[in-house]
Amino acid sequence: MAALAMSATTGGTELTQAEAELWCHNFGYLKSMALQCAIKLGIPTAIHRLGGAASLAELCSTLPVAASKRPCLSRIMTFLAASGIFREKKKIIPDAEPLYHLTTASRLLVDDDDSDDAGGRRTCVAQLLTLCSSPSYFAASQNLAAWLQKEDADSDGEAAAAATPFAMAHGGAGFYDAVGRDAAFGACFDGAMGSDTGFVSGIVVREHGEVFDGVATVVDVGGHDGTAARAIAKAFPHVRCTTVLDLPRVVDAAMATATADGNDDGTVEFVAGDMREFIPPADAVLFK
Ligand SMILES: C[S@@+](CC[C@H](N)C(=O)[O-])C[C@H]1O[C@@H](n2cnc3c(N)ncnc32)[C@H](O)[C@@H]1O
Repeated sequence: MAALAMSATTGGTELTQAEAELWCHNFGYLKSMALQCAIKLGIPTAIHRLGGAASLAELCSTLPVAASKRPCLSRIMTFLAASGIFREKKKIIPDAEPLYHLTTASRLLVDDDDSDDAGGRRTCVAQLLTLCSSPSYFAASQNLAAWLQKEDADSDGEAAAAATPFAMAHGGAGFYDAVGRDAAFGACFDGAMGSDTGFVSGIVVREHGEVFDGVATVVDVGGHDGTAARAIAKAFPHVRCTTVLDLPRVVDAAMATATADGNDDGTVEFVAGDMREFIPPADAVLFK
């Protein structure tokens, strides 16, 4: 009855506007997919190499887009410009092609040797976005409704498989089990963490150093390969002991990589363990 009452009193303009809103929400994932497409094609890097702004013709000449699909690229670029990823600037000359400029957001997707910030720090976070728009993530989100309907305490032996939406989509494997078991997914995850942490650590030590005032020891819980801990140790020599706690698989790999890269200078100590059981004592605990 309530729905009927609304239809009777709500005007057609409001109803069609409401339906349009639903369409926008329903197709919201296409924003994410267009962004993924831009990263996969290397569009931000191409624009950067073309001087920070490029026309469609210039992009077509450098991007790996099939000749028959080139007209479609303009739709993706228009969509990405409307989403704020690129800035579309019309030329004053009539009928001239617009130029697509990098924005602050798309500058963070440029993957080039000279795209680091003034201090030489990596600013490309494309790998993080690649992980978060990967089929593994999307498959998990398809299970939200089914997961909410499933009791945790099911006695049919399926409780573990339904522990999280991710596990439901991945044969019962927890997120970090999948990271450890699936080499491609693990590499994608490691790259994502490395890119985001390299980027964020630079900003934290540069602009928020006051949080380390009076702090002599830090433990980075779930500190992965020690990128954040090393950045803290390097920026704040008064932080004597920087400890990274992570799962054994991660710690083994991080220590092996540190040794191979010559980064094993003793500034960071790795501890293998489960944060739910033990966290090494320190003045400050970092969770990122
Ligand atoms: C989202 S990642 C963040 C990594 C790192 N802090 C960063 O920002 O790049 C979470 C980290 O926590 C670790 N982790 C997950 N469960 C853990 C547990 N029970 N005990 C310790 N570390 C854990 C993972 O291996 C992973 O390195």
